[in-house]
Amino acid sequence: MKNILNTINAPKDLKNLSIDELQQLAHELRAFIINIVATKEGHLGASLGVVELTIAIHYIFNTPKDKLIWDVGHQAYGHKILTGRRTIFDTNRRLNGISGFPNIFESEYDAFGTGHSSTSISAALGMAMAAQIQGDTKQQHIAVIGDASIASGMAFEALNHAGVTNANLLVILNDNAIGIDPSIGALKDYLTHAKNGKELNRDNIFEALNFDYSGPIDGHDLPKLIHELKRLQNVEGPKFLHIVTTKGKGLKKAEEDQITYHAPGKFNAKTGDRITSTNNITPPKYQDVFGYTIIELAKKNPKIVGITPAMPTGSSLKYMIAEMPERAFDVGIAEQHAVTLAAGMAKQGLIPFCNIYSTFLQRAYDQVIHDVAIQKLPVIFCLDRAGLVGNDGATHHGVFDIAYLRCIPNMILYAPMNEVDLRNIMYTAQKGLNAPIAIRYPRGLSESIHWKKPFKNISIGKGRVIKEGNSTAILSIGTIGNIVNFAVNKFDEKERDKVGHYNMQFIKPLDNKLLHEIFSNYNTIITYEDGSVQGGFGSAILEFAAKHEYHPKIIIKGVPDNFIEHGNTKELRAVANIDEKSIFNTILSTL
Ligand SMILES: Cc1ncc(C[n+]2csc(CCOP(=O)(O)OP(=O)(O)O)c2C)c(N)n1
Ligand SMILES: CC(=O)[C@@H](O)[C@H](O)COP(=O)(O)O
Ligand SMILES: [Mg+2]
Repeated sequence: MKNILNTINAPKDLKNLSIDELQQLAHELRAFIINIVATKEGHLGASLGVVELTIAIHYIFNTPKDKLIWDVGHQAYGHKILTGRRTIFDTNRRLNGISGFPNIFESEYDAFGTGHSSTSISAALGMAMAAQIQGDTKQQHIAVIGDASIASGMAFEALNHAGVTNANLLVILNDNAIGIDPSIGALKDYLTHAKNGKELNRDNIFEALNFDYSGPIDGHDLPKLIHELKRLQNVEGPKFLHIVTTKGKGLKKAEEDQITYHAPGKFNAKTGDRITSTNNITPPKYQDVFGYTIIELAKKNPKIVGITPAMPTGSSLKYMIAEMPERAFDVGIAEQHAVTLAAGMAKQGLIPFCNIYSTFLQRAYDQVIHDVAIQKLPVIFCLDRAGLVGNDGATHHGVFDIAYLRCIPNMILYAPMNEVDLRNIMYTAQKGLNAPIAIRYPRGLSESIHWKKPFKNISIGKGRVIKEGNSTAILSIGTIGNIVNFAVNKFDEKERDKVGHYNMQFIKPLDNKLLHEIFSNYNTIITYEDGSVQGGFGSAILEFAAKHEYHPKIIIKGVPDNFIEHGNTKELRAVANIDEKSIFNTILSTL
């Protein structure tokens, strides 16, 4: 049989295919995605689930003139492959390759960049309103959004607004009943009822919001999808199509274990079996150190509760949710709510650990200031995935938290250098700090297998002397201190003696006493952080120097003032000049 996928270089190549040929294309597209993701890694389940939808949209609509926005964008692999990126799809998420998410700089078919969830309806509505204002009545605007993402505040805000416009907007709800972890909440219950044909008992929420609602229909039934999209193309105003799909469709293992196969790493393309490391003696991931430690602490301290906005697996709060379901909560994709929920709990005397990926806390900035910090509520923020996260790229790097948190009064900001520090600061924080604290730690493995040591108290605002020197002092924050150590140890003894290294631990409050000692004894200071150099830890050190009128040579190293794209973390550190080799060379240039 002739391969059809290889003949599709743009959506126009779909237009003359028969339904049977489109069905064959769906089969080939699925196999293509599976084969590449099996070796190159990436988000699998979501893209497999929307293969038919992707084909149907590009078959019916006139992209890129019609605007198609994929919410989160992790399900857009099929879209990328059908819109001219088939031959480079094997570079997906790799350094200098294509992005794992839609990106307006990559293709005109990517109408809007995504990565964080629940933005698609607002952006599509904005485009639809722009088209109206510009006198274009023909242009279509389509937002494809998942059942977990539509439950987020932003999506509700957009639906609420869209319903009182006559904008040419089509919202397609891709309902597979799961996010990364199972979807939660009353809306999920409603959708389940609707799918079971029980919606007549309840008013239709989307019709109540003035949308022309249709569905639920089987999102794997290509002829049905095509028929419905064709009809909707001629309906004016806001429209809502509810489709039901299976995440991981077409790969048995991915359908059976949808959480793992959201992004499974390498796997056997034929059997679906994951290819995992046989080395059993790796250190635990930082997320697991958090996940195990909170249970240990919660067993002794009944006031402790845990909160995650939709990332129980990614944060490892899932262990506590399983063991103490009445004290650990997945609140859905709702970072703003998670923060204010934690504030409410803290106000009433509980000790909430609110675990949010650094990049996703950006969405709840006002809540951190207005609901937590102003009221000095002792919420313990655990910011996972701080620093460069790797292949997810610019939308997901956690590189702004130091800059955006350290300017907030009352906030304590701490970065552990290793897993033992992380445990000890969690222990210290739950004993009561009378102020909010943010603890930032990176994605991936911690430093040592010897993580489970007896708890020790950490003195707030105290830095750590790693080694003394007499000429160049390195001030590091967080786990990048370990890379600095490797770089320093590469020098021969005579040069090494000149170099001091201080892991400052707290960005706020700074260890002023230690800083006065350092600034009095060294002629060069180099700061290292895995966050933005603009307004970050290095900036705090510059402010200290200015305030106290110290004038050594100061070099600030961190993530530069541009968005770092995707690649593995090692490669990206080199791009940012904060890898071991760059650190060595920078130190050398000062000696
Ligand atoms: C603001 C924000 N919070 C959390 C995430 C992490 N995240 C990525 S995909 C996802 C689940 C999305 O589920 P759904 O919308 O149902 O899409 P599906 O994966 O089922 O296609 C989550 C929580 C994110 N991308 N953005
Ligand atoms: C698409 C998305 O936002 C998540 O799937 C994210 O990629 C998870 O990142 P981790 O792999 O670091 O948990
Ligand atoms: Mg879903």
